Amino acid sequence: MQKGQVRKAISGFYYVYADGQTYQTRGRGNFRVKNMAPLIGDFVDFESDNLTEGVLLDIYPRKNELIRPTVANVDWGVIVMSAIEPDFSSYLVDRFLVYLEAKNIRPIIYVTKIDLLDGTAKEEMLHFKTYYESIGYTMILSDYPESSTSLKKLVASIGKGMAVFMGQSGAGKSTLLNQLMPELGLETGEISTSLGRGRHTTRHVELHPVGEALIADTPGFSTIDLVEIEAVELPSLFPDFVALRDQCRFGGCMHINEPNCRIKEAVASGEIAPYRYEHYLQFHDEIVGRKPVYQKNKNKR
Ligand SMILES: Nc1nc2c(ncn2[C@@H]2O[C@H](COP(=O)(O)OP(=O)(O)OP(=O)(O)O)[C@@H](O)[C@H]2O)c(=O)[nH]1
Ligand SMILES: [Zn+2]
Repeated sequence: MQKGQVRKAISGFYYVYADGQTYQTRGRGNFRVKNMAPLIGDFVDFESDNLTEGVLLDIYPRKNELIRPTVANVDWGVIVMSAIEPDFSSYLVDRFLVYLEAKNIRPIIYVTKIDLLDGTAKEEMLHFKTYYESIGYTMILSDYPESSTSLKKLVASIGKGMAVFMGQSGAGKSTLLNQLMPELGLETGEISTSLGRGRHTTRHVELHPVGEALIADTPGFSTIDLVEIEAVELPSLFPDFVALRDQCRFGGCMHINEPNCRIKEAVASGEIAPYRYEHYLQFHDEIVGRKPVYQKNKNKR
């Protein structure tokens, strides 16, 4: 028996990578009974006498799971955000950050189209970079079209981990994946939304090695919902809040209506960026407002 990782799946075959080799395997029949479909990214036990007739025996517990692309055990989520066309949105960045934090996926923010900015707008981008890095995130500004520095930094940040790229339509996800893996030849540019959607759903996700990193070749969803996040868990998904929350008067402070809240003080003094707190309140309202719907669905299952 060997341990490996599923990196590709095509028509019932799972391609398992182990010790520098790729083994073609089939799932054992009882997977279906146990309701365990292997996912790309799964660590598995398998048995094989040769490279083409292996059998998957068991799936290891997953660290996390994404639906689009459908992958398990994601270490890094690369949030691809354009500086312009479409405009940079710290709201969207924060939404992706919260989503990734909740999934136990470490974020990297990669900003494209810096080459299209004037000096003032570039300054503004540097302010965002300074703030996000001060709270522990890596934010990389692309030096497109060469991109040599930013790509190197991105691959180095991913290290030996597995990364999935996500971001809104037109952000430059496919362009970036093509730069990292020229053999992919993903379509880029202004395409209609329906075409774009079709293209993404018909593709089979595959994990590609790039240097020491492993990269999913299919970009993730462009919008995300916060349905799986509970309101009480939200404050812990903002590292800038986590750093100070012990100084709030009340344990379990939601930083909204409580007196002597260190977070609200820090927002007032500018120690925490006010836009972060604004987004926190917006996400909180959204989650609280949606909760009955979520519970209803939960009971149906
Ligand atoms: N000037 C400039 N153009 C860029 C940059 N990155 C991407 N683009 C262009 O932006 C457009 C959109 O890029 P795509 O890579 O197709 O964007 P996407 O995120 O894959 O978009 P969807 O497929 O709709 O999700 C293309 O015309 C790219 O050539 C950049 O850093 N600078
Ligand atoms: Zn508080």
